[in-house]
Amino acid sequence: MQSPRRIKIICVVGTRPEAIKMAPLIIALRNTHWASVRIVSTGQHPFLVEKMLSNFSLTPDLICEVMKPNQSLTKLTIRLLGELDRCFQAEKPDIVIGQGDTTSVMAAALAAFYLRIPFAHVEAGLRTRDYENPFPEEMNRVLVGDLAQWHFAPTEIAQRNLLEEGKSVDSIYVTGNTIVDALLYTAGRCPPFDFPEFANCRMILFTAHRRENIGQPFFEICRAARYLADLRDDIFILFPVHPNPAIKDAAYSYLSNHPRIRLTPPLDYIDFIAAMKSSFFILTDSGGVQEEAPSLRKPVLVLRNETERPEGIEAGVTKLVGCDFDSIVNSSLQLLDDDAVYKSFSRGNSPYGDGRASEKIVNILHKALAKHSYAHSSDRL
Ligand SMILES: CC(=O)N[C@@H]1[C@@H](OP(=O)(O)OP(=O)(O)OC[C@H]2O[C@@H](n3ccc(=O)[nH]c3=O)[C@H](O)[C@@H]2O)O[C@H](CO)[C@@H](O)[C@@H]1O
Repeated sequence: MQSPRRIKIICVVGTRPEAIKMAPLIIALRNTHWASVRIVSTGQHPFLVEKMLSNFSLTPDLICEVMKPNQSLTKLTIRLLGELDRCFQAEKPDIVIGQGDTTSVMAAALAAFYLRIPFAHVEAGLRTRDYENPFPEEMNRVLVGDLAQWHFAPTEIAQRNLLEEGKSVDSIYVTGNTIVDALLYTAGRCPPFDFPEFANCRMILFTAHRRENIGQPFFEICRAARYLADLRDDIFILFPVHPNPAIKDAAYSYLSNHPRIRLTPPLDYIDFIAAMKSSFFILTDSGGVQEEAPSLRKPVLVLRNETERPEGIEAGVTKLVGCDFDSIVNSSLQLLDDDAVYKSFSRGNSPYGDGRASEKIVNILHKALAKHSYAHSSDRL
């Protein structure tokens, strides 16, 4: 007897965080008897994506080429739509899955919609309600929300955001964030991250790359980091620098040549998680790091004026400090000097998930696909 045809799923990844957050789901789908998965890398962060996927023993099946120097967001979107349209027409997937809020995921959802291919959105429902902050991600989230058939919301707050926008209750599933799956998978395997020359220092892990922080805000953040390193000889700051030239050039010009600040290229995921584990606390504007750190019980000071991740703030394990010099310095000194404050940050469970989000998404999709027989959607192409 012929075995039933597997459901063909294209998982689209464009950037480093998408690779990390999609990897556990791709692995879980490939472990089923019913799904056949193709990984499409849009080429938005070409080398970082491949490097990140390799941590999970994954490689892209198809790589698009969309990046050009100094390209506008419109030009990037046009190229993404063209490449993804060509890819979906050739591959004829039954469904497409994408994660988060990048221009890649927005283009993937739109290209799938035009071909009438159902789209599943992972990490659905995050909102700041401010289209300028983060730009253009907040708009991408809203657009993808309207294009998606299934919304995998990481938290109940994200679910509420989607309900407020009129999404039907039975299209939204609260699953936790797949980044906790990726973190737990990796944290058990990573070697210690040691700097013998700083053996007597507490490490502050520092990352910053958001578009809204480029320019004066980034200068203020770096000024605060340098001030802290000057003030205290019992700390050292590790800053894996994002490859965006606007960040990289400024970071090296403001912070290089300090004896207790170490700038490095982006770390491999396993090393970054090791660095998080070895850190005393974390200064960051990254979304993913806000979601990861609570599972490792590491306090996070968020270098943004608002966040679409209020769960950590409400739980008291992350704190918004913005890009203001005094606010960053004062909150950092509090964590360094006040044991009670430090302990209050590093307690409790993560509000972002239990490490089983991918498993939940796979089970939900399996049930939904069986019910609606989406397996025939490729016939429409
Ligand atoms: C506006 C916003 O918040 N948008 C987010 C944005 O992602 P982000 O801000 O989280 O992006 P990054 O900070 O670049 O990545 C973080 C990951 O990278 C790892 N890392 C970091 C430094 C390093 O040297 N080596 C590493 O391995 C680290 O552990 C972490 O997991 O896009 C996502 C995709 O759609 C969205 O989900 C998400 O909302």
